[in-house]
Amino acid sequence: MIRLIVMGVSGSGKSSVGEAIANRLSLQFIEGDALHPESNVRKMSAGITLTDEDRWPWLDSIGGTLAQAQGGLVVSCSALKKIYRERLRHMADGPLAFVFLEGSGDILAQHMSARTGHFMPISMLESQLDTLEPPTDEPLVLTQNVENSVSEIVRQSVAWVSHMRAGDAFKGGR
Ligand SMILES: Nc1ncnc2c1ncn2[C@@H]1O[C@H](COP(=O)(O)OP(=O)(O)O)[C@@H](O)[C@H]1O
Ligand SMILES: O=C(O)[C@H](O)[C@@H](O)[C@H](O)[C@H](O)COP(=O)(O)O
Repeated sequence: MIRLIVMGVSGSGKSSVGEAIANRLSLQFIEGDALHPESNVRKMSAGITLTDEDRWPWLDSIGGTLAQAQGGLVVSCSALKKIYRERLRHMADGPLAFVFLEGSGDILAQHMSARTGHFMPISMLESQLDTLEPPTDEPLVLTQNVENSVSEIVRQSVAWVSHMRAGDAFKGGR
């Protein structure tokens, strides 16, 4: 069963890319932002960086969703720190793949300012980048640069996931 997290800081394209990958692979898509407790959304809307303590219940809710999945799914989740990803892998209790969307602060800021009606202020980008621990040397990770178009990132991600699936990378565990 394919379980994929699309990760990266705010504005990196997790929702756009994640939804499109899910469509292409006929998998369920879950918007990780929708699982934040209301208190977290209030904090972020006010420009206050979340703490680990704020993030654990949210990550546990995403981990619980991964653990209970009956079919394959794609989830958007910033998963900024290595310990967060380790928690998600532990809770998923089986192969969990990540597409990491990386890009410069300038491009990410452009993405955030082009977006309307989202609670996340652009002033949060700096702390997002400070918190980010890129997933180097971690298993089942594909890194994509956000200078590429969404369709190109999706094309490469779908090819990678399909290749992993053919190689039985998603077998085992639950
Ligand atoms: N690779 C990309 N190239 C150009 N624009 C992008 C790209 N990825 C995302 N965007 C745009 O940037 C904005 C933020 O994307 P979004 O998917 O909401 O990011 P996230 O979920 O990571 O915050 C949206 O307006 C989206 O259309
Ligand atoms: O851990 C965090 O600090 C948040 O999860 C953050 O990384 C995420 O980016 C927000 O939920 C905003 O949502 P967007 O990523 O959709 O802007």
